[in-house]
Amino acid sequence: MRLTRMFAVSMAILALLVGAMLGRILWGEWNSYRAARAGLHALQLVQRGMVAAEKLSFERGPVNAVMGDAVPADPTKRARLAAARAASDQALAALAAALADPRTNEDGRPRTVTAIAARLAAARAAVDAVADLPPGQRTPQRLTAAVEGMFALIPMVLDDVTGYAAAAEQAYPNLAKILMKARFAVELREYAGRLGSRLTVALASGQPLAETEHTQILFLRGQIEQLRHLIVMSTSAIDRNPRVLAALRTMDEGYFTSGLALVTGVERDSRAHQPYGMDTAQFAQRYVPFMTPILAVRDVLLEAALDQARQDYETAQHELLLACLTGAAILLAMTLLMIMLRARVMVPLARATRALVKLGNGDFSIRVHETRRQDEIGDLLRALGQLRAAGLEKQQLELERQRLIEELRLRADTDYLTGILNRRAFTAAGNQRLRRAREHKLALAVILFDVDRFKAVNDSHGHDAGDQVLIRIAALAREELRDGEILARYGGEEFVIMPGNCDLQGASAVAERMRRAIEAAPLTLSNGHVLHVTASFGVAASEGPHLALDSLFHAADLALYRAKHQGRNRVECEPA
Ligand SMILES: Nc1nc2c(ncn2[C@@H]2O[C@H](COP(=O)(O)OP(=O)(O)OP(=O)(O)O)[C@@H](O)[C@H]2O)c(=O)[nH]1
Repeated sequence: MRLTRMFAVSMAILALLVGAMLGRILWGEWNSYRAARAGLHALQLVQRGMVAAEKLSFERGPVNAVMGDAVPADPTKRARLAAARAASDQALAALAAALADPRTNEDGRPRTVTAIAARLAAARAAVDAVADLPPGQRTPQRLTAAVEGMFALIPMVLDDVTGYAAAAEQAYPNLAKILMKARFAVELREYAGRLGSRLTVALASGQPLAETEHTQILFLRGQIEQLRHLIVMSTSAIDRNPRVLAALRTMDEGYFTSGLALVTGVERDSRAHQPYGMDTAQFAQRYVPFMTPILAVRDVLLEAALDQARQDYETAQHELLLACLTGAAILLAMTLLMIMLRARVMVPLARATRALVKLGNGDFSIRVHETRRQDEIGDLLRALGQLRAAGLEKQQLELERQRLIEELRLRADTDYLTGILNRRAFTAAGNQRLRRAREHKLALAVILFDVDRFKAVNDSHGHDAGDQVLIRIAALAREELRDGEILARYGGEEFVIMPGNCDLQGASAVAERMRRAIEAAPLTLSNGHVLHVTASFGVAASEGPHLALDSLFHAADLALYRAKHQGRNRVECEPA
């Protein structure tokens, strides 16, 4: 896999892993946040449920007052009952509104407000029916049935409260004990109310309490004491909260001292068959205010729980926000890191690799930019530049070497004086021609020519003049050469020509052409003298399997000798 691809794949995998990890963290934080939010709402439901229970419980006081009065009842008592009923309705409506909020009912908690409202309407109808009867017809059974109807509502509401409390505790387990105590306070208020209600019939009729009622009162007192103990018992830090301690003190002083003393007084009068000295309404008027501190305890506890829940909710909110911001920061940092790594490492590395491959193939056309980077990539690019410079230098040296070799080769093949081929080069070229001629069964010819009376030139004009003559003859002969003809200095003042494949006649014609050219070109020496130089030519040609350079040269030499001998400046032929 190519490095760039591997980088892309690695980065994608890393991004995926980090994304998954962040997603998981965010999902966890989101769920904590949602649970805290739902828990907070559940706690608000607990509060509203408890308030509803309290109002329904409170409604029983005015109910008892109206049922214990004449027909029609005292308007004040009726007004108090109407106000209590309105307060209950308002509390139930508030609970129903909170339940209708989808955020508070995510897990499908029971919606029994409608059922409670129906039962409440029935209980109120029963109360009104009894209140409309003449006092004589209000039998203890009827009165008890009407009161029981009102009693039955409280467990229904408290059952729901238990459900909301369980949901709240799920989100805030540390609030379980506080909620439990608040619930005990509600129950305590309820039992306190029931205790008062147990006296209603006796107070209304002016009759002593029956023994069963005494027993029930004793039982209720036991439950009330038990609940007090559970509330007062120190179970968590909240119990040391000064507000809670103050509320408990007020409850003890109010209900458990004065409130219960009032009940004890009625019981005592009942046993002594003494008049009670108050009717139901008067008792309720004195007794009910003593129960208020119980609800104050509930409210203080609930307020503490709500404070704690709000704090937890805000913490969860902050945690979620922090997780989102951290996640975004991590993703941003990763993206920037990837971009930087790609731009600063991968791209230069890929370019450097391509450049190196080109350098390795001898291509120095690459461009290496100057860099000031002080890291490994910078070192790599600088090394690449040096490599390219060294490669270029080596290439130039190689070219120079080739040029020198070629020059040496040329020098080795060239006659130093005339610049035409020397004898060695001619022999090599001649042998090549010979092989081809043998191969293709062609004729091969050699023309030897020698400057006439050259010694006299040397003697008369000096050796330099002789050299000038040789240079001039070589130049003339070269000018006269045609395609396929080879010219060389054979030695001293002797030259040799090998025409293209031709027979003796063709070679003789070439020789004659050269001879005329030399004869026709007078030579002006550097000292001003004009010389007329001639040359004698010996031509030899042959073909067939016995063709050999030696025999050709030998024959040409003989012909040349004959040309010299027969007067010079002439061409003589000799078959080889
Ligand atoms: N200047 C000069 N002279 C050379 C060179 N090579 C040979 N010679 C001279 O060429 C002369 C050749 O003379 P000979 O062999 O007697 O021939 P010739 O004088 O040309 O007479 P024929 O060939 O019979 O016409 C000698 O004097 C050599 O010294 C050379 O490179 N330069």
